[in-house]
Amino acid sequence: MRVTVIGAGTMGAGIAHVCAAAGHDVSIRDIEPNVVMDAIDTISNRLSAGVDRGYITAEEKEQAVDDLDGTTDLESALKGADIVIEAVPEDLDLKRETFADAEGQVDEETIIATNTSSMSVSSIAAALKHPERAVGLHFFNPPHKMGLIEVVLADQTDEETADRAEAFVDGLEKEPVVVTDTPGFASSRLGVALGVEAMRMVENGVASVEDIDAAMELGYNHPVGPLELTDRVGLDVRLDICEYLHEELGDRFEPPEILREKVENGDTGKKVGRGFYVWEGGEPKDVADDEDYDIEDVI
Ligand SMILES: NC(=O)c1ccc[n+]([C@@H]2O[C@H](COP(=O)([O-])OP(=O)(O)OC[C@H]3O[C@@H](n4cnc5c(N)ncnc54)[C@H](O)[C@@H]3O)[C@@H](O)[C@H]2O)c1
Repeated sequence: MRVTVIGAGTMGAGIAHVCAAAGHDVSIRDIEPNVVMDAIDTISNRLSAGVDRGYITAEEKEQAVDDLDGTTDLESALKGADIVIEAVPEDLDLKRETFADAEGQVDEETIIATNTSSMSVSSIAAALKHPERAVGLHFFNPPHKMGLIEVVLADQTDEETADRAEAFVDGLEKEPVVVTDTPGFASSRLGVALGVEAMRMVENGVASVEDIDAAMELGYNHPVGPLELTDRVGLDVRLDICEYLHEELGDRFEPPEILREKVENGDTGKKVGRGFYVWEGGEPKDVADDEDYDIEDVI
């Protein structure tokens, strides 16, 4: 299949990598030439790492690199596309514009997919003349390591598009989870619910940050606890999603005070070295010292 990925940033490069590794003919497009070049380098390096680890053969890697092209030219990127996946920034107008521009250059059967992590796929799809071909394909970061892709059905998505999208995900050797187009889909809604409750527990002095995480890691086999995960995702990113879900789904998603305070203080997690934990060398070293939420003071 020929796959066109629009946007070559964090997710676009990752999506293009996964599609190339699965044997698809991939074109990746960005408005920034240096971003396109970086994405091609990143994909090529990751494919080489895949050869070293025995995930693909050297011949498959060579074939994938040969079948991959990067460009800033939308028309050539979309030529012959069977599926288009947009991964431009999380801005509704930009996504709608990207969908409409893509539709103008592709065949009627081409699927047009969005990688939005929170927005209404139906609203993005409404920019199309044939919105029944639209679907959400929510990849997780980093796409080559994460096994899940949410297939988000817009109100307009027809059965054929849904079936083809699921088959495409199967072909990438990922697990498709089919969800209706509701705020937060399945993954963000559940993940944020857990994170928000963990933060409220810190505020109420139920247990320490480390113990709350340990409860989920050891008691429920989660690979990381909800507070460490919040640090890894970014507290600012979590706050944005929380505010959106609060607006759409009600008070249970109201952002906890501790989250707002930390974001106001610039303690946005791993990327800045401090959130619920203090980070060193990409790993959590200590719990951040928060006087207001010290368990010793509460007990
Ligand atoms: N980062 C994550 O962990 C993550 C996970 C799942 C989904 N998403 C979603 O994926 C999408 C992209 O996120 P990202 O983190 O890759 O962002 P990013 O900022 O890393 O990349 C976006 C890219 O889009 C390019 N771009 C902007 N306008 C464009 C246009 N008109 N045509 C082509 N390219 C254009 C930018 O130059 C940039 O390189 C967002 O919708 C985001 O919500 C992100």
